[in-house]
Amino acid sequence: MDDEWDDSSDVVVVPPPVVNNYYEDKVDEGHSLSRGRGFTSFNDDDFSKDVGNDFGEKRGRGGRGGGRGRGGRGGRGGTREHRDFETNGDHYNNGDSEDRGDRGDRGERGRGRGRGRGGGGGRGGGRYNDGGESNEGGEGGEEEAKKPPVTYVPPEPTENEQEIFSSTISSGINFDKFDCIAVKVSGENPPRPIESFESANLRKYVLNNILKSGYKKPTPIQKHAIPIIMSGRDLMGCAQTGSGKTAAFLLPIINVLLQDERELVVSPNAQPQVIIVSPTRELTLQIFNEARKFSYGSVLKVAVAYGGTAVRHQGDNISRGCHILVATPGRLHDFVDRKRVSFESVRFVVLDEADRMLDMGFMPTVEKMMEHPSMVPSGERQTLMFSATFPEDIQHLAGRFLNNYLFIAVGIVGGASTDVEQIFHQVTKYEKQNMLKKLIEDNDGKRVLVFVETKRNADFIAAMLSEQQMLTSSIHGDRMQKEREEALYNFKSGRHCILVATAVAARGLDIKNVDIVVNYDLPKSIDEYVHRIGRTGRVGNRGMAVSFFDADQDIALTADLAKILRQADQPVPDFLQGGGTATYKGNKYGGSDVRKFENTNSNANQGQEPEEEW
Ligand SMILES: Nc1ncnc2c1ncn2[C@@H]1O[C@H](COP(=O)(O)OP(=O)(O)OP(=O)(O)O)[C@@H](O)[C@H]1O
Repeated sequence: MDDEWDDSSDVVVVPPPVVNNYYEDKVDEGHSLSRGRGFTSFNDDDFSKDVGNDFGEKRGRGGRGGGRGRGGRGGRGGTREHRDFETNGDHYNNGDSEDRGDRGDRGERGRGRGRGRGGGGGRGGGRYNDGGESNEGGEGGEEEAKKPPVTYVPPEPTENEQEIFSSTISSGINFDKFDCIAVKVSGENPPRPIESFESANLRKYVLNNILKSGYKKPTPIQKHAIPIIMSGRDLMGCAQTGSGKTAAFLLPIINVLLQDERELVVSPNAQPQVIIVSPTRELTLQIFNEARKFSYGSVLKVAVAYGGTAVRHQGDNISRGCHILVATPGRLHDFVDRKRVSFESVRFVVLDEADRMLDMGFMPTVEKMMEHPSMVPSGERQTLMFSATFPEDIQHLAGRFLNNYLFIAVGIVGGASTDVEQIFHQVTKYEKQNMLKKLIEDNDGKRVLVFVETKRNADFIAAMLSEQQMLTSSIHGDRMQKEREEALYNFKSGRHCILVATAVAARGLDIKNVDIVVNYDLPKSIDEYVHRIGRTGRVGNRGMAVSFFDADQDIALTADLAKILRQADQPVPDFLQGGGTATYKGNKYGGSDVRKFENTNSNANQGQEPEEEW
């Protein structure tokens, strides 16, 4: 994927702490400016500015030329969702949010139109970022050179033990109901699941850190994934949002690293033993902090690399050596191309949000990593993939990176968390603003995460709410990284009760006390919907998702929404009935391994039985 690189090139980062007071007194006001914020993306370090890489051509197609230029979300090849191509690209923000470079309305539209064929309009350098309406199809190379350097150095991660362990969302009243969800494990000779952390044969450090995190018993994905990973197997794991997938891979990996310690190689380049990639900067940072938490007090070194921040510090940290490197793919490759990082010592590769990492947008960077000359071959490393959604076509693509893997499906692959009450209102686009204001007024003091489809709309809605004295932050791909992190901090800390976000915040983010998720605009893909509403109702807590359904815009999603609602035992409103055939095919209740193993181990009888095909 082309755009990945924009950010990547400029930074090596020192991440901010999970909790500290760094952002205290810094009120995020970007929203009130209603501006498309320029995405400044150039490093100020002394790295070579002309790193050759094999993405240049793609980037060029996407609207940007030059080694570091970025641009072209328009050039993204699209994802597997055909319906995304059909609508105007404006809605499609994933790229903006993700570490793909690009950021810009133009880029978005370009991609929307052009997915699958390269699109018309990536955008080039930073100067397009302020609106980007004009300048369609900008060539990025020259603008690139004028971009100001990225100077943002995030705060050092906290060393305070209490802060390190404070990130966990307390489990809710439905936590024990996780045990009633059907689990299917397929593949050859899966090891037995564990029943408790204590019986998992984990090392003392790891067990202590689990206890300090407040975990009392493993979730279903953890019960199955921990022994599978500890026994050396590759894994594709699917489980609902907020059900502990991060710990399901981090705990056994950390345990293996401590159990079978290998020398850390730092010369001639840093050789991490674990590479974890995820699609967004904020999620990468979150996983980094989780990895620090679970390895706390041990010899293990964890580093992070993501775009939008000044490079040098990040690079220096990595160069000092790291067992675990958590990265966005663009920035990772930047370091690899600069010969600061290589893959010779890799023992584990993890793709979090794996279906996103393997869609057409990110696939080139994943391929580049997996097929890099220094990468330890499949079979000699362990490859792990996790997501709440894992469509079958993506599973087929994933298979080539995996070796005799096991497949775990907890509940319905791609199903919504049943702890989220899903409410729909049929609206016209003119009614949305008032409806949102009323909803927020009626839920005074509650923490509300509002999803919109475009970056411009995110700024607009945030400004509108702020004018109503509703303290609001916004997060999207045109905001500078510092602003993004401040916005998230303000929301997490409760300073601002409302966060307006594009798809940048849809996946993976684990934020305490999100009471309501609002789909001000519905996404174009049902997977995206499932991830978005999964920002509430986590680890057994109840949550609520309110979606504004505008038939003019959202009709294509009707059948899929109805299916998701039925699966989660939620009422289906009349206007979502009879919407035709769901497009999300191929998943059966309890999950479906595309390899169709005969010997599937299942505890499906403990949970609900399949009702329908997906
Ligand atoms: N065994 C456990 N007991 C209690 N809390 C847990 C347990 N495992 C994980 N958690 C907490 O549950 C929350 C959600 O976990 P996590 O972010 O890993 O979910 P996820 O399955 O990756 O969700 P998503 O699909 O949205 O990325 C986190 O706050 C985590 O600390």
